[in-house]
Amino acid sequence: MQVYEAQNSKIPVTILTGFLGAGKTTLLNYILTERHGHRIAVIENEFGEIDVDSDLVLASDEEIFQMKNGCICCFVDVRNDLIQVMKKLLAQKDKFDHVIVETSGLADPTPVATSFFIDPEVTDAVQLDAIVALVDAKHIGQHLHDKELDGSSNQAVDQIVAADRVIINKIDLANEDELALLETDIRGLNQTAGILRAEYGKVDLGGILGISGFTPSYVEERAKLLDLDGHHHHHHHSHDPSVTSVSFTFDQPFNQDRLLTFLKRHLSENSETAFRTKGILWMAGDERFFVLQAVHELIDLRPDHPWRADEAKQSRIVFIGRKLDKAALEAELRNCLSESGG
Ligand SMILES: Nc1nc2c(ncn2[C@@H]2O[C@H](COP(=O)(O)OP(=O)(O)OP(=O)(O)O)[C@@H](O)[C@H]2O)c(=O)[nH]1
Repeated sequence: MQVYEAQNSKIPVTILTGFLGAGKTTLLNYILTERHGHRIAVIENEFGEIDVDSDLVLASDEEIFQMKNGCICCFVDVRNDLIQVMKKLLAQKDKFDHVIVETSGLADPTPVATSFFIDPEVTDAVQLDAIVALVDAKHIGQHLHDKELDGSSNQAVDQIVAADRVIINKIDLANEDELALLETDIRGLNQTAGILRAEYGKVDLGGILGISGFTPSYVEERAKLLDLDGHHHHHHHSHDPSVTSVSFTFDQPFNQDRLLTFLKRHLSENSETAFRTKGILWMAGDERFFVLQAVHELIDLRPDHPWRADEAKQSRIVFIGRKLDKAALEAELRNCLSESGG
């Protein structure tokens, strides 16, 4: 594991997940063809389903296409070729400022996220921005309430649990009461993700891209992402009550080495049950806040911007998974605090 030096030139990568038919291709079509002003590279793994022929400008090499609206696109088998394609994209990185990777409908987003932690050339150039899960407002309920899968691995549940943002798509197919109920269900599985609504994938891209530090209000955004004290702090029933989240706030800085050692040990010992861990961290002796993004046992911890003068330094960390022992985690984390203060 490495701690990366702050490099704001790293290209943020969003992983787009969502159950079969949720509207991922529709959203990607919207991104590739509308004039939204962003320059996005889309890695799409379902060639054939997307109708882009009329908008293709067959300008570049075999697999990577430049779109009329400035985006670029390529089609690959994500599982096998993601790293290779990322490298090809990076060779033309002046052409885009964000990458979106679609995972297939039944896939666990985790192995895709994993790719961004393992290849040194890739990890040097890009960083995971967020996992975005798309849900079908009309059909997701039946997957979430799937009795067969209750309590065991349910892909639709796992995707929502892992997400930083959830887009409820197909809102034209549900009424306000149904949407409110669905939001409550989603909130029961994931207390921290921002929830957006969309019709035919039309979302404000600013709401799903660059949420880990590339917006002007990065700290507020992050705080919101991690804030568990707001209105959403309910413990509604969830289909898989074994998946929970616990969060901690510390007003004392961490000792970086001790914290890393603990996280590495804890997440590797609990890689099956620790779905997602994220945080904003105050480290002793460093003016910058650190961002922690972990998916199962894979940890990405890196310094970000300096704390602003007007904000209180503080660490917030959230663990999402099964069999979380809050008291034990708190004791371990307290052990990693710096004695010397900030
Ligand atoms: N009514 C309605 N239909 C939608 C909306 N968004 C997408 N659809 C339709 O839903 C169907 C599935 O959309 P896709 O974009 O192919 O879904 P996907 O997530 O890529 O599906 P998979 O390839 O199976 O993973 C298509 O027929 C879309 O036209 C929406 O907001 N409202």
